[in-house]
Amino acid sequence: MRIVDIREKTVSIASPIANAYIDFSKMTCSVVAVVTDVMREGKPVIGYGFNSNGRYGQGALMRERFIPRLLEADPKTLVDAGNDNLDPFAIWRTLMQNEKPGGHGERSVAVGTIDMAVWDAVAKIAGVPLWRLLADRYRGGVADEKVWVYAAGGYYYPGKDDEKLKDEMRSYLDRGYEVVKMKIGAVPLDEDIRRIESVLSVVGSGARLAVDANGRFDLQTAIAYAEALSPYGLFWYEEAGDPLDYALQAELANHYTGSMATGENLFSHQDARNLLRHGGMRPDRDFLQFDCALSYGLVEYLRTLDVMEELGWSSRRVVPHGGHQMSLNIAAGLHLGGNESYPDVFQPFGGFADGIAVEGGLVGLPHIPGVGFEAKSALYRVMREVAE
Ligand SMILES: O=C([O-])CC(=O)C(=O)O
Ligand SMILES: [Mg+2]
Repeated sequence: MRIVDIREKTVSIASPIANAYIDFSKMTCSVVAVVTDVMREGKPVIGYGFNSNGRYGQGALMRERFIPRLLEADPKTLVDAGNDNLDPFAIWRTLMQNEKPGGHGERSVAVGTIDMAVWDAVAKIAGVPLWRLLADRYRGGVADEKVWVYAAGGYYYPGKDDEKLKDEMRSYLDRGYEVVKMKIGAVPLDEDIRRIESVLSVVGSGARLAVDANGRFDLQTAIAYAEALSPYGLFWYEEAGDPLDYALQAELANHYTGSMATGENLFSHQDARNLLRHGGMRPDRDFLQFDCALSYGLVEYLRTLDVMEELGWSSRRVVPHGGHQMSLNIAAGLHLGGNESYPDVFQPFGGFADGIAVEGGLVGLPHIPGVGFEAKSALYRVMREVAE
């Protein structure tokens, strides 16, 4: 059993939307296909992966370092003999050969994307959905049948007035979501409060609205927003300050008793550990948003979940960033609290399987081998082009 080829392609996910920190006018992502010599139903098993929005495609790193390392390795060293499958942990060690610790930047995205494709292949070789494989290997066989998801959007873009924002949020409720998320921080506080009140007039209660500042604020601004947001009782207040400014996050907890969320821009278990040690995050109400596709993949995510447990955090406090099916599988198989969803933006990479509707804020997963990409036809079309 061996990996015979790894193909990658950078694709555009450009759109006119913006958060408080970046616009997405030039956003790209990498799509990866890991081709194996294992045959299922007369065809070679191919695992697919992609990196989620926010970081760009990582083709150069993959081509220069990570793909050659895997293809040059002795195939026998990448096999999990006990399970008669590929070994994602051995593959991860091979990918990370001669990489120094620390400085988790773009390489964590490159490795996370390949790792997603490896787990897709592993579950396909095993002939089961990835969520089932994860539950069987790590949670005594118990998987969540459905996963709580919230609709992320509410971006800034040219010509978008409060009426359009309200229409967007109404359409998420119509599609079965119960909690929505909008961007804040790109306009003055009083304008954001006006936008928030518009959305509240549609969703009805602060408990159904999360807001995301994308790391824009200094401490003073983060506190000013905290004070202004407090009366609304929001679902969460996300990434107020710089993702690595743990002191800011810790101080903010003295000014905001509601739930806060952060972690989408922390790319390793060591960074996650620093947040939990030094960021003043509260395990009884706050949320963690680590995204496997940006942070060295599921092999590293298992370490991050271990760190959380050591530091007294339930896995149910994790609701990953990225709105992709890989995190949905991890959420169902490893008992996370839920997953982000992008019903409209970042298509075809956002959203879940065709024909499985969100009901009461919950979504089911397809019962097909692998991550389930084949059940999302617009996405699978892009993936197949990479493999062919
Ligand atoms: O706008 C973005 O970069 C995406 C983001 O923060 C989120 O989905 O939480
Ligand atoms: Mg965010």
